[in-house]
Amino acid sequence: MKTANHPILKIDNIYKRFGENTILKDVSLSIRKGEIKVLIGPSGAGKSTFLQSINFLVMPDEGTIRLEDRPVDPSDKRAICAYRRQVGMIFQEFNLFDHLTALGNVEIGMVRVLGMRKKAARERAMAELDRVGLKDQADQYPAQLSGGQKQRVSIARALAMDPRVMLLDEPTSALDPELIGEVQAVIRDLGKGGMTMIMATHQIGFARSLADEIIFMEKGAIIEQGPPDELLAPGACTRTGDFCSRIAEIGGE
Ligand SMILES: Nc1ncnc2c1ncn2[C@@H]1O[C@H](COP(=O)(O)OP(=O)(O)OP(=O)(O)O)[C@@H](O)[C@H]1O
Repeated sequence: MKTANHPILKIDNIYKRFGENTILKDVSLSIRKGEIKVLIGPSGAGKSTFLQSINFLVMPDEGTIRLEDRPVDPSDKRAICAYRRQVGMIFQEFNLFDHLTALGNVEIGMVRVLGMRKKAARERAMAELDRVGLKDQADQYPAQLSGGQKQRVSIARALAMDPRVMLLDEPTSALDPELIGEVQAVIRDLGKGGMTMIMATHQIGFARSLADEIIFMEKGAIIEQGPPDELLAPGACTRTGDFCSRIAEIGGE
């Protein structure tokens, strides 16, 4: 029988090469329901490539990914589609349809992918827009929304598919500084509501306050992982602590 401690998603020994370059080297991670794991590390460490591999947007060369103990076959397109419905992804650049309103962007996946009736999809889409504080902007097109609002629409769109896990790839890095807080607040609320999340970010303060576990990546490998209070404890002498204090010195969080 499965216990609450059983990983919902288990990623083992992922390798990814682009030409001569090995970008991911034997990367493994497992996450339990309701856990939040945050990937940090220098630019080019492979955080985005890892998240994209978890969603098969980049096909791993080696390794296995299991959702609830079931291995996902990367060559089975239907299996990948079914898997992606359960493992939602939020991108840095929002990826909204410009010709659809906020409401249209949120409901389209439910109608086209889940086969929901339009009325039910619309009700659910409104509920998700409300959850991210955008009920009043439902009829606005992306061009009429701020970056923070666009990212919140993309979060509502992902939530509408009822994912079991959410992958967030630097969700605030395309935003002006004054808009970062509103998106962070939505992500915090998701965490409080029990959403299982793996997020890459350069916002160290946010990572520290949100993560159950920080995963520090460098040169395509996981170098350290653990609870933020352990990895970043004063005097802990970790590579993660060293990286975070250098970011603080140059004026980051
Ligand atoms: N499609 C690709 N073809 C070739 N090289 C790639 C490709 N995608 C990523 N890379 C390389 O893989 C390495 C890791 O990139 P990745 O974007 O995963 O790093 P990252 O840790 O997310 O960096 P950042 O924090 O700057 O977003 C980089 O050297 C990048 O140039």
